[in-house]
Amino acid sequence: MSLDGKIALITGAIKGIGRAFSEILLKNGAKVSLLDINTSEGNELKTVFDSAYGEGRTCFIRCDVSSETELNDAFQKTIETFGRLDIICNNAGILDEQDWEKMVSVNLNGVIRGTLLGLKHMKKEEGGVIVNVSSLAGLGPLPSAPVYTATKHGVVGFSRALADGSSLLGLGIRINVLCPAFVDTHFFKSEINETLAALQDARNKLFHQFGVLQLRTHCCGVQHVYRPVTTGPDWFSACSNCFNYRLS
Ligand SMILES: NC(=O)c1ccc[n+]([C@@H]2O[C@H](COP(=O)([O-])OP(=O)(O)OC[C@H]3O[C@@H](n4cnc5c(N)ncnc54)[C@H](O)[C@@H]3O)[C@@H](O)[C@H]2O)c1
Ligand SMILES: CCCCC[C@H](O)/C=C/C=C\C/C=C\C/C=C\CCCC(=O)O
Repeated sequence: MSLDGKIALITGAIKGIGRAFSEILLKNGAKVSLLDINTSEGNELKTVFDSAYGEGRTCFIRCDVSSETELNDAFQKTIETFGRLDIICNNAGILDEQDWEKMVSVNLNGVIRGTLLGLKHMKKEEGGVIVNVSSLAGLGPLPSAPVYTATKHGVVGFSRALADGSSLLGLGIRINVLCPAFVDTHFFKSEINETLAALQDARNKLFHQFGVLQLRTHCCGVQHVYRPVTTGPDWFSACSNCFNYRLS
């Protein structure tokens, strides 16, 4: 798959799944705007990518997706730097049942904002792809994390409705939603909070049921989602077995 000349914007790009997305896109020829809240690690990662893929292939922009102003500015800056936008991955997410309003802001509002900005900046004639990162918890319950589950169900519902809308209106923008099972990242190591500690067993049962993906395996699924960049249907991906469902 050649993505030469394509410009991607990825939120939460410095670690875990977002970093893996970024590397896959870079390996396939795209230029990538890396958005994250972590400035020092963001600058470090840009230096690593400069040596691996060449200078000018990435830019790092400090951006908290829960801030409308910061996300707006980051989209603007990406277009000023690279001239266009073809692929957006709304990936940034947290697991914090204690500060649940912040989690809703990041996991759901951030994805909605990033998608709407994508629709605003992508051009119908040139097409575009948006990948929203939900979770298997967007399809079923993660009892130890009810608000997290709600945000991820929200991402699935929003993406499916918009994917249908985009097809019906002929917007030329494909909306995808990715629903990974457990993936071995920093996120996966999040402590279960005290109130829900008794649900540790329930969570362990799910680990056992779905297994824990390593990033490299997970990336195979991501590549599959990106494959139809210029043609094909909207995809809904449940990545535990790297399979995709066609939307609607
Ligand atoms: N790891 C899993 O088991 C798993 C499974 C299913 C879905 N997911 C989803 O995948 C996405 C990425 O998770 P991960 O496992 O790679 O996590 P991670 O913690 O390894 O990486 C998340 C990245 O997002 C950044 N980030 C956090 N808050 C941000 C904000 N407000 N604005 C911008 N960037 C922010 C962090 O700095 C970090 O670089 C999340 O949406 C998560 O819900 C993860
Ligand atoms: C401590 C790590 C937390 C990781 C959260 C992450 O997003 C992963 C969740 C993965 C799976 C568990 C969530 C729900 C699964 C329950 C049912 C799925 C049923 C799907 C279906 O309808 O067939």
